[in-house]
Amino acid sequence: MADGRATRPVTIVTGFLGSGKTTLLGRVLSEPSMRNTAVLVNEFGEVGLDHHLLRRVDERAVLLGNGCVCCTTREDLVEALLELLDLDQRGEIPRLDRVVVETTGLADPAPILHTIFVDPVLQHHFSVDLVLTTVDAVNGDLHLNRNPESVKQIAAADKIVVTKTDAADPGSAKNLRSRLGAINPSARVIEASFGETDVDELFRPNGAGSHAVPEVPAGEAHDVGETHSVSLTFDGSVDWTAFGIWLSMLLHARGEDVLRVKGLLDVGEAGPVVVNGVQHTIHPPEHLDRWPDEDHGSRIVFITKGIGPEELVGSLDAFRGLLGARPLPLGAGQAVPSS
Ligand SMILES: Nc1nc2c(ncn2[C@@H]2O[C@H](COP(=O)(O)OP(=O)(O)OP(=O)(O)O)[C@@H](O)[C@H]2O)c(=O)[nH]1
Repeated sequence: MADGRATRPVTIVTGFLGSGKTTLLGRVLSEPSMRNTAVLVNEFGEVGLDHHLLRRVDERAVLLGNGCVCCTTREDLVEALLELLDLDQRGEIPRLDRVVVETTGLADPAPILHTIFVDPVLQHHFSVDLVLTTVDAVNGDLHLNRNPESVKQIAAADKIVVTKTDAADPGSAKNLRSRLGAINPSARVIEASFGETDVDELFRPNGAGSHAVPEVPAGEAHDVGETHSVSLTFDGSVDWTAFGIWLSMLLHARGEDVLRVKGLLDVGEAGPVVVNGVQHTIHPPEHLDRWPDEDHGSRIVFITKGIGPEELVGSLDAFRGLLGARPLPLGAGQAVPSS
């Protein structure tokens, strides 16, 4: 709120090479409601986006100190966002409603999130409200089999857009959807052929209001190759500080292997704390005034590479004295206890 305005929402659009990012954006940005959206792209798209504020971003990255790849700061992105901010604040462009960052097909979205969260100026003016990932219904399976970036992009998603459904046979599109659900059970999956989709629905953060409330359905632990996803709850309220320490320790030791952590935590207050992170980068935790639905129990999903569900639950269990509650994996059909 540094300039008296709420932070400007940033939507990151990622997806493997040729999975339909530009086609989707070209279609949805032609909607009048998206008029004041600026688009930052790594390369010029061929679709005419000229009535939008299109900026080219060159890939220039700076690796911080002893940071890993997911903690790379994208200096190009910092510069582009600062420039947009300046134009917006000086009234030289129409009031900026939203920024869309389209990544290259091979990009890992984690450094992009990291860049916006850690930059001392950007963090006051921009907030990432949504990561959208496109997956090609025809080639998605192949991309997931062969490319680790593709799995990271699915893990980072709040919403997954399955594209090219017009060209895929219905059976394989259905299999792909269940594979996506196994990798990231917290993401909402929608379909779009040539970008035809409900724009409001596409850009609406999951859940109620302006909060990106995670959807964490009860489900079994899923293992997809090296990638594991586990949804869990606790048998009571957790101590927020203790959970924060546990999470920091996990991310410090294994941050690169924690592709995603997302959920609502019952910390004994009227509403839950929203936890949302991609690799080492955790969104500033948000304390909600109330629960978004009837279910007032913690629910959190971890998507990891090479950290088995037992290891994760065991580590939380070892911390249960400080946490004040025991972790319970959410098996299929297992009810989430109310607080
Ligand atoms: N049949 C079909 N083709 C599509 C659809 N969406 C995109 N395409 C085609 O797929 C190709 C790649 O689409 P793009 O939108 O350029 O994909 P992209 O993800 O932006 O590609 P890169 O920026 O190169 O990673 C183009 O030839 C599109 O016309 C769709 O829903 N159905």
